[in-house]
Amino acid sequence: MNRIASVIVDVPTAQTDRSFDYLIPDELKDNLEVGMRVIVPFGNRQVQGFVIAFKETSTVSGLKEIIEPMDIEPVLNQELLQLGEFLANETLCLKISAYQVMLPPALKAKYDKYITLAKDREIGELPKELEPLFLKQKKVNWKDAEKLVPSSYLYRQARAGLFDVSYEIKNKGNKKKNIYYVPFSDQAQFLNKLNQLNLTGKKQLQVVNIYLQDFAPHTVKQIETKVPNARSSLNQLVSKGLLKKEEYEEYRDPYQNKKFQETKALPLTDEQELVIKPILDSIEHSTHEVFLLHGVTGSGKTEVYLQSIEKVMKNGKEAIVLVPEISLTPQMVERFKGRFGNKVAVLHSGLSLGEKYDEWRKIQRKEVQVVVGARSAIFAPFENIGIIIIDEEHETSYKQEDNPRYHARDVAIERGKNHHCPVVLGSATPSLESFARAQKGVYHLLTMQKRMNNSQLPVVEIVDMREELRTGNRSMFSTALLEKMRLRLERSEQIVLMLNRRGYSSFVMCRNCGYVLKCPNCDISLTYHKVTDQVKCHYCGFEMRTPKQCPECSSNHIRFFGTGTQKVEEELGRILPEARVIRMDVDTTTRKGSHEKLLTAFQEKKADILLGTQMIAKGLDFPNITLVGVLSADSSLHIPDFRSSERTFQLLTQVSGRAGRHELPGEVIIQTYTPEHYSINFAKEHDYLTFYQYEMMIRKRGQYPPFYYLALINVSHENLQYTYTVIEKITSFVRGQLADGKGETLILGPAVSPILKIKNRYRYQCLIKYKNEPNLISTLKQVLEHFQEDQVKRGLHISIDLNPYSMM
Ligand SMILES: Nc1ncnc2c1ncn2[C@@H]1O[C@H](COP(=O)(O)OP(=O)(O)OP(=O)(O)O)[C@@H](O)[C@H]1O
Ligand SMILES: [Zn+2]
Ligand SMILES: [Zn+2]
Repeated sequence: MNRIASVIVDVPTAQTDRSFDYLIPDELKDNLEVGMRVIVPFGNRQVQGFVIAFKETSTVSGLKEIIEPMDIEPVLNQELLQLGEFLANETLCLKISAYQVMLPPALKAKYDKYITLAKDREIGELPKELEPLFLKQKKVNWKDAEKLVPSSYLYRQARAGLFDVSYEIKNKGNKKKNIYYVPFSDQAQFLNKLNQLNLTGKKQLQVVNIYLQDFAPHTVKQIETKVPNARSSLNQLVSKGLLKKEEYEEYRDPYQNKKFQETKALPLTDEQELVIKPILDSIEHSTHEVFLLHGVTGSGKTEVYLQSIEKVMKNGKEAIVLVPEISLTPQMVERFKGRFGNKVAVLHSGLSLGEKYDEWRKIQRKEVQVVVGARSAIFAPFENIGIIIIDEEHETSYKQEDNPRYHARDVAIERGKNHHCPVVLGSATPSLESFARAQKGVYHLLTMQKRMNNSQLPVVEIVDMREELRTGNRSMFSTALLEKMRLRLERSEQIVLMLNRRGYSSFVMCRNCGYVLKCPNCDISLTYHKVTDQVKCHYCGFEMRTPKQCPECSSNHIRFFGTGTQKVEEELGRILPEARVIRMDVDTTTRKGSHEKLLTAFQEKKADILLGTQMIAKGLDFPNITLVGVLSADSSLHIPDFRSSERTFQLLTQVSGRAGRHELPGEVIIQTYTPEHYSINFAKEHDYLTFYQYEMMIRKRGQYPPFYYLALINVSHENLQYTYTVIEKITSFVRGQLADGKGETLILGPAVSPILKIKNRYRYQCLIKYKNEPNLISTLKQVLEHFQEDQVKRGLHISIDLNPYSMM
């Protein structure tokens, strides 16, 4: 008989990063399973914990008892519990954070448990004490029921199926609500009413125009991006009965009421046949293998994924598909839902806590066989995985920048091993790390070089913007781009314009003294926001009205610099007034479903130009796009990061890939101030292989990945002197422990972080480059343990990032 449970408690410190033993009270004996969460006494507190094992005896005496379980069934299965150990080891995180990251956030929030009588069960089956409660209401709060019957009875009956248990997030107040101005009735009636009203106010007409273009609820804020100070006009339209004011929750499932067009497997092309064969073999024989599917944009990778999954489902197994958050576009979701219908769960950051939890439950209950989601979907609690697919595998968003600092690719491969199934990494521009592994034969390389329907990769032209300036063109559009845009407008074809905003912000500078507005808490310039006329810090959230005078020299020549999408939109309005523009950036896509609306409108040719940031570079598959313009190719080249060339190449290749995917041929114009840069030139030639070779040479010379592994130690504290003392100690300790100078390990530091101060904390770092360093993990653990007390008592912060993707 199991008497004792080993529990990982939610007390996140290095000393408590092990399991503690607890006695299982008699009434819980049948209700407890490994993988459930429990409440246990810890010191003089009560804390949450995860049961990771049962045992009969313990070496510790005077054990305390578990207070109560939190779950009716395990939230983590055996494999995930093991995966937690893997994460803790590989990313140097605490076990408790490894377990927490695998669960839907709703389970971490405060919630109430409710019980309802299961279908087909009757009130008569309940003990007399509970009857009155259930007669009064269908859904009974667990706490109320517990006052009347022992909780062990509730757990037992819930597990036996008498009750269904549901969770409701407690502080509903967290759910954002917003006032929306909703158009009256349907479109026809709206028009009718509009005709009757005979509006004259100019602003009101402008507002109405927005509704005519996008017949949907809007917030004041959204309206005011187009019509400034529109609130009173909106309210007048309400009083005239054309609009209604309604309060909505920010979150609503955009796919809820959507019907998805059913699709059938397409006959594969020769190339697709060739690449899918080894994947299907691996599925059939349940062998673990990692495939790198390198297929040019528009070569039909997604169809290969879909048909692989089909096979997996036929075998009664499950599939995980990861896509980058920003390409979790409706188009992508539609392709999976269209093929597999309600067998698909979708997980992305736009869902509310409750919605995410619902999707997660579908997975747990085996109601779905496929999950499509962003990074954290890799932890989907499937138990019989037949394939794991990572689309756009080069995307750095697969690396979590917070604790635990895991990379979804590593987790995918680990789970692939556990489930004896293939892992498919797909990309038109694989990461250097993955391609190097494929070259070595660690991954199985599969290549698709042709686009569908024999359509050609677009012709790319590089325009030197310095030359434009010399010839007197000061506009943000080169002559060539403008000419080609005009042509598209004449032919009613569509244009995608991308503003590369990575590592770039529209800062505010004094033209008199050169002073740049900086955040008082962080060592970073403030970003200008036109709509609100404010400047904001993207690191700490500081914001203020844009000053009218320079804080330094009091001159009023204070101006903002840089080209935001809004500014481009304005300029488009001036030079191509007839063009209809859809702008997509963080400002226009914050509202739930707005992404979808904008893209659908573009797809339905309600606009000629789609203007946006990186978020438009991926996944779009629209036949009518024949021109792609990149307004500033180089802004991502100047970030202090050894991956900046790789990222620029990837971005340019991806966005070029949006043009000419179907019958109409495509063209691309790349505007740049550094036309000689190799990443721009190889992107022009669509030449991944040569780019790869060239970049590998540079990485080798600079001793960077994939030739070396990296570990980045970052230390921060409010006191500069103390921060420096700590990083100095750490650096010299690490030097002493690791094979610095003798082997191939290099230790760089102490050095100031690229951003010296964030949120009033100074930051220093030490970078370790190594090839083979058996002592690394134990050394780093010692560092964390040594400074454990300083972290708790003095507010010191040490973060260790193995294989960092952000060098900040
Ligand atoms: N076997 C096929 N027969 C006909 N059409 C196909 C076939 N496979 C894919 N397609 C179509 O070709 C187009 C491009 O395919 P898909 O979007 O899957 O390419 P991709 O490689 O994923 O592109 P990207 O990496 O640029 O997103 C799509 O419209 C898709 O429906
Ligand atoms: Zn000044
Ligand atoms: Zn700040």
